[in-house]
Amino acid sequence: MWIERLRIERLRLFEEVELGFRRGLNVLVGANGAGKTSVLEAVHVLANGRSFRGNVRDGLIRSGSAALRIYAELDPDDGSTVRRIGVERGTRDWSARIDGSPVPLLSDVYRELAVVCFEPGSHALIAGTSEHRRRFLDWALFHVEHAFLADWRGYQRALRQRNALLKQPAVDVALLDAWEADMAQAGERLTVHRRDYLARFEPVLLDVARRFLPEAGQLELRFQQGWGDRPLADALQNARNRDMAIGHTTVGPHRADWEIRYERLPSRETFSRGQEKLTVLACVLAQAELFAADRGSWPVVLLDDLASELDAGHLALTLDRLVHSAAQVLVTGTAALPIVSGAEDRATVFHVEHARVRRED
Ligand SMILES: Nc1ncnc2c1ncn2[C@@H]1O[C@H](COP(=O)(O)OP(=O)(O)OP(=O)(O)O)[C@@H](O)[C@H]1O
Repeated sequence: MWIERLRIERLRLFEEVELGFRRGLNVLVGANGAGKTSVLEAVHVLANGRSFRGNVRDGLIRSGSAALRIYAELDPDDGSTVRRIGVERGTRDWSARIDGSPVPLLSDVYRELAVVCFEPGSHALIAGTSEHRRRFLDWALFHVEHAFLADWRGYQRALRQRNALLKQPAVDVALLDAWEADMAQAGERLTVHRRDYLARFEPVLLDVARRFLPEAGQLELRFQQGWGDRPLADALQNARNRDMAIGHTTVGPHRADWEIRYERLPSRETFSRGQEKLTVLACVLAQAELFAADRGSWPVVLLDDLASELDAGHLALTLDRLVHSAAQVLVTGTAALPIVSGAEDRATVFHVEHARVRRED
């Protein structure tokens, strides 16, 4: 899929701006603070309901405005007609539209637009909490496995109920049994999806990482499901006394994690900052490639401030790989990028200046 047109209203410094993107590489160039990252944030919000720099409370809405709106026209790349999607954040809530009609669930809009993103904060995928790594996995499953969202929601709901019960002075055991049964069912299913995805992801990542970090040697992914080896129902029951004492659930898929081990870098503490970034970039590119193989069309690839994150060799490697794929890429930088020779016709440059955007034709 790719974005033909994007309209941003009252997001960060933008009052109103419209961009006509093209397939291939879209390079947004401008000075610091000009608004380049804000364009990528708008796309990220439309695809996920949150920016990679935080949510509405983190200054997403333009100062002095009460609401923001983002609208896009998408080419699904499967021969079907252009889809029009939009989200709006009023004073309190989000609302969403597809092809002009309101939709009850924001996730209906998120399904239309798949976006992967590499930006200066992305190193959290390696160095940050396990939540980042779960989100990475669950993004793919949300887009590829239709049953996943229902299991994920079912599990979260039962987990919330169990946590609320655990905080009560006299726990209702029959209710606890019931919510644990729901957690166990949905939790086991979503864990199978996560494990299967990682097994399919590993060889794709291996191929990308071999090019980006040849010095690190062979790579291996390890998954921890969030509880021991026994069935989840048993693990929950065994943990009851401890969980009642501390007032929340200590075992289950909400504690799942995964990690990358390299043959010559024994633990993530031995990664340099650069190796950390390259590993994350390899994950993002591999995820995009696997998505394309699964869905038959690429997600939109967002790359924020790529030139300041990578050395010249890795920058060229990344752009080369993407320019020769069918992905639409939106990349920002303070200076023009060294576009892969022979691929100039697949690159469009946008100049971002004081909240205005001008396309170079
Ligand atoms: N809520 C807001 N209301 C108005 N302006 C805002 C708001 N939040 C951020 N800004 C301004 O928007 C701009 C943010 O720009 P953005 O981060 O997109 O710039 P950039 O071109 O990516 O810059 P850099 O190269 O420095 O990363 C800054 O000028 C900032 O001061």
